[in-house]
Amino acid sequence: MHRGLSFLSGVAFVALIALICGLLFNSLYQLRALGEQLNIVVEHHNRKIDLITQTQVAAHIRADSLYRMVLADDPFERDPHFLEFNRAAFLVGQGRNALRALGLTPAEQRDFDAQTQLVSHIQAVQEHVVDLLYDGHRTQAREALARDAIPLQEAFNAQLADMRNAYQRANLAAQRAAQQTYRQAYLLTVIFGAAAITLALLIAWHTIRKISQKSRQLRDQMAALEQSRAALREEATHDALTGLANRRLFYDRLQQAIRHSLRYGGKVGILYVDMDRFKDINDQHGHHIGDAVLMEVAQRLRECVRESDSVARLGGDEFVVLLEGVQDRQDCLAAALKIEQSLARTTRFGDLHLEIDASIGQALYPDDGDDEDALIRAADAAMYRVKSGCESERQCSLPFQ
Ligand SMILES: Nc1nc2c(ncn2[C@@H]2O[C@H](COP(=O)(O)OP(=O)(O)OP(=O)(O)O)[C@@H](O)[C@H]2O)c(=O)[nH]1
Repeated sequence: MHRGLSFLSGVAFVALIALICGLLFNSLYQLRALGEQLNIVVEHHNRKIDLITQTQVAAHIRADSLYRMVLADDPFERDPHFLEFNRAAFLVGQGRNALRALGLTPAEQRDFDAQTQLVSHIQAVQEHVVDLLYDGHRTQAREALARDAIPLQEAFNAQLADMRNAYQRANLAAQRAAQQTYRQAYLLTVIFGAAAITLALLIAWHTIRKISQKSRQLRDQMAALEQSRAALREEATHDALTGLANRRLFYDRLQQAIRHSLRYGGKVGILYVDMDRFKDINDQHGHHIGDAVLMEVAQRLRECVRESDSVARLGGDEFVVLLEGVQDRQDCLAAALKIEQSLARTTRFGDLHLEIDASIGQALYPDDGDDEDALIRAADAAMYRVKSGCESERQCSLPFQ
């Protein structure tokens, strides 16, 4: 569940980053497209400027041809100029038509219409000059040229120059504004994009840190729980002072040993060890020395038996030993003897020298009982017989062999 959530969060985070990157790239792409569109508009303006220039040149050629016609003395000399005059008129018309075809704003359209009137007027004046020439009124033609045609032509030229300058200025202003907008938008997109990605990464880092902190805490808590569970298990099954198995665990093990013996044969031996005059040790040397003696006895009992055997403390100064896989009482007696000898060793606690004695009673499964309680009772009874007179369990039990 937790892993599933982490996976989902990871996928959501990657999707978020991808989304931010997508938005970022889309903005940059749109900006680039905007720049390209602006270039197209500028090119459009440049095309208009070219057409205006073309019209201006054609108008100039037409005016020049007329001028040359007026200056020519021989009427035949006028013909090539007349041809040029007409061709230029065609070019002026063509240029203006192309300009209109590119599309005009309402303001441009108004200027264009005013210019159309001026062009008609110029054409009428120029044709009047030509008529005067071909009618042989050269002087009047010159006067009409100087008085009417040339000023009108200059006005036309000025108008075209104004148009061209206006387009150039508009181009320049648009380019500057676009460049500034582009730079600002680009900068803001990059800054916001980088900020969004950084923020997302920070959030992810913070979340991952929190999750790992929580999981570490959880692991620690689990470990502590497991430790306290183990301590509780230990407490429930072992004696706190000596660390030996307690009565409950001993009964459990005895039961297991009896079952094993039932199934596979063999016998189970029990030694009941009760210390002699232990109360005196407590009374004379204090409870702490009594505790130390109990721990020492536990240690020696452990050393006397095999790994597979069990030693337990039933309470007070009473211990039991479970001997598995024994053949007969002789094996139990051998173990009891070993324990007696081990306990008989002088025990030292600093300057204190103590003699430890114990009475040991034994019982054998199945000979002395067929369950745990019967066996413990039998061993306890045997121990009491020893304590109350026999020198040792060996002597007491010998008659039963
Ligand atoms: N120091 C210490 N003493 C304990 C502990 N448990 C029981 N005792 C003492 O062990 C003594 C046992 O006394 P008894 O049952 O009379 O045994 P005993 O003095 O050995 O007498 P006999 O068995 O007849 O020789 C009592 O004084 C208990 O208070 C313990 O954990 N530590």
